[in-house]
Amino acid sequence: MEKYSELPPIGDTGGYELLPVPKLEELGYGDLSQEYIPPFRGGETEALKRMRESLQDKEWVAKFEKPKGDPSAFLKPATTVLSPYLKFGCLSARYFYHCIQDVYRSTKTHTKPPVSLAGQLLWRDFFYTVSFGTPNFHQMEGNKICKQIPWRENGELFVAWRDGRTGYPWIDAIMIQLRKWGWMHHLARHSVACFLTRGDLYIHWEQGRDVFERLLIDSDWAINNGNWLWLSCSSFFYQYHRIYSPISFGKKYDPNGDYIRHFIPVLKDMPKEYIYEPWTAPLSVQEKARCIVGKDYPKPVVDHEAASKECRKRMEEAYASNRLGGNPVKGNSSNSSRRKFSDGGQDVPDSSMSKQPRKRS
Ligand SMILES: Cc1cc2nc3c(=O)[nH]c(=O)nc-3n(C[C@H](O)[C@H](O)[C@H](O)COP(=O)(O)OP(=O)(O)OC[C@H]3O[C@@H](n4cnc5c(N)ncnc54)[C@H](O)[C@@H]3O)c2cc1C
Repeated sequence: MEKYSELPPIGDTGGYELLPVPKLEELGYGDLSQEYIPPFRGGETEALKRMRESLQDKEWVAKFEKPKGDPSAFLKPATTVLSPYLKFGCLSARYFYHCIQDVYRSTKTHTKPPVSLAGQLLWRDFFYTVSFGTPNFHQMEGNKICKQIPWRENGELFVAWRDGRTGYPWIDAIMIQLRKWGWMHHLARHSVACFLTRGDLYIHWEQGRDVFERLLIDSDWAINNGNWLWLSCSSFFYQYHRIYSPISFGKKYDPNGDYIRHFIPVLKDMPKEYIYEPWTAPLSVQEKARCIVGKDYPKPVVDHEAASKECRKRMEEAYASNRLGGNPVKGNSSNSSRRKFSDGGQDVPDSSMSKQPRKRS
């Protein structure tokens, strides 16, 4: 608009009744001093402060490689944690991008997209662009870039995943961090998204997407849907044989299980040998740790080895059906115009995945 419309005079409510500002208790909050406060303060001032703090360490910026970050680091996360500020417009993506370029100019070398820090903002714009040009981007049905996969319905398993009660401490700690903070590291998001979909439970990515949309403080329509399409091997990324282990993946970064102990206090005294697989601890060890599996903490909802094997088989069948132009669900999935992506620097290197022979997608 070239001309702004006029605002009504102060106090003119246009005939509407003015209601008082609701009290926090009326919004469902209890005693605030007892509430778990997520580590985010809102606003532009805070966003700029956090951005400057991140960019101050020029060496860190120059060497930033997303797939090498530690997803279990929570006291000092391995990435900028600026996503909530970008999402709410407290920080301009364009300004952030140019500030990164300023740092690059002052360092001799720096990493390059897609793994670099500037590359992360390109991912953001990539998902914005592709979602804008793709009808039904947010769903499987009628979405031409989405593999049609006959995901299964299982309310019980879904709720266990959603509520952080799968019996796999690495997965549960991430889902609890999501509930408490509204933020988790990118590779932590990979772990739980893979577990829910093509890794273990074979449940529809749209269900996981909805949980993230509701609970993420940085919840963003294009980025969230795009990443769920990616992680479920429904689009962009097709190496469904590469499955994150809910046991060894987290252990690689945090052998002592400090991240798990923080977010699942009932496991805080479990010896490190068993922290990722508490069901394997002898009863005497469970008793000493005051955590009996099946009573204080759930037993695993599935056996990872068997479940992931079954998932690979189902994915193979679904891909074969898509290749033949058939559709195991509904409608016609014509994927002929889709470009094939490599892992695009979003994933961790092969060594941390369960090994399976590669299949053509
Ligand atoms: C299943 C799944 C769902 C996700 N849902 C969201 C979401 O709703 N909102 C959201 O902002 N991010 C989402 N992400 C992407 C990514 O995990 C977060 O952007 C990142 O963890 C935010 O932390 P950061 O700000 O410290 O990231 P940094 O690594 O510091 O990156 C800086 C910024 O780049 C952008 N960015 C980074 N990674 C990605 C990516 N993979 N795709 C697109 N943009 C990226 C974000 O705006 C981020 O704030 C999702 C990832 C997965 C696997």
